[in-house]
Amino acid sequence: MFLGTVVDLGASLEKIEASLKELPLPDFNLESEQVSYNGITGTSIHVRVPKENAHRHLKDILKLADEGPFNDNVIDNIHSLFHNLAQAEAKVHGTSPEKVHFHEVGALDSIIDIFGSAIGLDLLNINKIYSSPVHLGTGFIECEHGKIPVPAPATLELLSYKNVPVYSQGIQSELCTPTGASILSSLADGFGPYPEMNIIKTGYGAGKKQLEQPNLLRGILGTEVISNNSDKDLNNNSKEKLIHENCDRVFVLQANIDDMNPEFYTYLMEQAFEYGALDVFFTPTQMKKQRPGTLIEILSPPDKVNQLRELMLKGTTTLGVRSSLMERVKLTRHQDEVTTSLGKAVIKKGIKDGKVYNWAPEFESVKSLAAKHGLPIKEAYQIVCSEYQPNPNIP
Ligand SMILES: O=C([S-])c1cc(C(=O)S)c[n+]([C@@H]2O[C@H](COP(=O)(O)O)[C@@H](O)[C@H]2O)c1
Ligand code: NI
Repeated sequence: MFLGTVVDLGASLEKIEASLKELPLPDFNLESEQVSYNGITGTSIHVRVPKENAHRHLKDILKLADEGPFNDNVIDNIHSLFHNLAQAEAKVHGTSPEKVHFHEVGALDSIIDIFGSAIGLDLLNINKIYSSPVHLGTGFIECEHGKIPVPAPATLELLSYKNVPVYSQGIQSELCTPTGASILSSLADGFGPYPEMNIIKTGYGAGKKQLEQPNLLRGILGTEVISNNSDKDLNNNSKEKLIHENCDRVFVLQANIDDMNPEFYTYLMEQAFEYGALDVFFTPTQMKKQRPGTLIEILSPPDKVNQLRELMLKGTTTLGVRSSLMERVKLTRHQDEVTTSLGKAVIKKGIKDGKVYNWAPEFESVKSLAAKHGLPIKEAYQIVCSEYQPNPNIP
């Protein structure tokens, strides 16, 4: 359905097919058909493949992507889609992502579907993807695990990676499969109401099942609307950031420790930042039995929370990790390079609604000036602050 949607939005199926044909895969063919559900027309893609008995692992599929005629954007998206699928399947089946064999998903038609979707997205030149809350459906499905309730375990696991908002309205069918869940949790930049945008085009990808509602996936192409007039003097990049960066959600992971070798803390912090932590901090505490202890806290983006939680469980002596999801309102960061009597310095600013809420010289740039002139750091800092002339056109 996703491939149908990108094709309906204008991605050329011929180009997608030509790219895919360069891969060392058995011969296949892609056909597009216009179908109508309750009077609404969409594109249905038929992936015709020969019967095969191949068992592919994650590394085989990633190799296919790496060796194909694709640009970095397509390769990154394919990697992220299959990594997430492998991680979810591994978690459900109690194995490792490398050992997972992709039953349905490793099948030729699924590879063509997923690779084709990544190529199609790239052809449409899309910078950001937003998704509505996801309609899961309900009921039961028959698969390799027998009769299991909707949503499938891998679907749920994948949707948890980005805290995807979901709902069900009683339709007795599987409306989001693991492949669909992987596309959303790997590629979407945000979930919820429509972002402010000017609509350019709407496309519909058609599913195969007859449902009580039109079985279509709707994609809307648009350009971002910059609505905040007071921000009109910022350059385009900064404008884009203002819209999307002012509020987000982060996980706070916590554990209290009173029995760990202090040498381990530094390594934990280094690893946490490598895994994508936004911040890591250690606070001295007084714990039960009058033991001095340490409160470890890691701030994590939603898509990194599972890895960071695992890192805390494996890399410390804790027996549990608490987590809470918090809303974070942020100032938009902006940097100015200024010329002072000591030389060039960087001023960092926190901006909201076109106003500067905070500004300060960037420490490293002042440190270099202090060292260059043999000045005490306090003096260099003072000089940069007193000589800084804000640009009235750029808050
Ligand atoms: O056969 C297996 S192992 C299987 C596992 C899971 C898990 O959630 S684990 C799900 N499914 C179902 O297979 C079909 C096809 O899914 P696609 O993502 O390939 O479209 C679907 O019904 C899944 O729920 C199978
Ligand atoms: Ni499975």
